[in-house]
Amino acid sequence: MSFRTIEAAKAALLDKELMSSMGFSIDQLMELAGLAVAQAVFKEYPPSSAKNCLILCGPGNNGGDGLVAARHLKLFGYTPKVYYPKPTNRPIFQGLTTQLENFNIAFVSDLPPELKSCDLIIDSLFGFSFKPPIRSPFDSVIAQMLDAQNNGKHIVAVDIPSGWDVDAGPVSPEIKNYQPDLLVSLTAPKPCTKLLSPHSSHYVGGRFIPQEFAQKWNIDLPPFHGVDQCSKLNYHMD
Ligand SMILES: NC(=O)C1=CN([C@@H]2O[C@H](COP(=O)(O)OP(=O)(O)OC[C@H]3O[C@@H](n4cnc5c(N)ncnc54)[C@H](O)[C@@H]3O)[C@@H](O)[C@H]2O)[C@H](O)CC1
Ligand SMILES: [K+]
Repeated sequence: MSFRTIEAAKAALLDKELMSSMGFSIDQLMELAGLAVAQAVFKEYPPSSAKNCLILCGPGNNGGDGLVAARHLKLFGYTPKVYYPKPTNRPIFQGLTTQLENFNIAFVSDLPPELKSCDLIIDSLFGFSFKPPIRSPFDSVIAQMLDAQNNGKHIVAVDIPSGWDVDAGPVSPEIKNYQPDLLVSLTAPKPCTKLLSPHSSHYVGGRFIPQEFAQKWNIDLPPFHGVDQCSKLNYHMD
């Protein structure tokens, strides 16, 4: 069976419609996206095997998903830490940051020792608005993250493996060998997922759209079981 993908430009339009005629706010979507990421992490890497999570957060909404996931991971029994080098001052991000401080979740600034001591890395640096090439300081952040993966750490990518072209995949030379261990696509997988390694696990998260909306946008809804916010895919991407 195959599963349909949605191009970067169309994913941005779909997001706009969710936040206009569909009546959602960005806070709601980000909360559900981050919750789905934390659930997928729990399913693949339970806290008994990967208690120390390092969440790398970028400057946009993909980074916001990571901030939300950090809070849920703490509630699920992990010890998350957050690396957030370019915080935005929009109220929603300030609120998410305050929440994490109140949960005693550490914001760290010295990346190398944290990458060494963590069990799991959450790549929440860039999502569907990323445009190559990678600018500083994120070029170095991604290079260090990939070094850590080569040294045995697992990476969970949120929506897009950061640095991948959303439609074309890992085309930039610096990330050409980057394959996340787990990818959580949000709402619908993007075309780059056709280049995901068969060794990577792939979930769809973000259980917030009705079937009629999915049909209108020509996307597939995965089978969400019970109260799950994410669903593991075993399909070819189309
Ligand atoms: N539909 C959903 O399911 C939801 C998705 N969400 C998440 O939102 C991101 C998309 O967020 P957006 O803010 O549009 O963009 P990004 O986070 O991808 O990044 C924008 C950010 O990055 C900077 N930037 C872009 N290119 C580069 C570069 N080459 N080098 C350095 N910096 C770059 C840019 O300036 C911006 O600051 C989506 O993927 C989901 O993860 C929402 O949470 C809602 C629900
Ligand atoms: K990402």
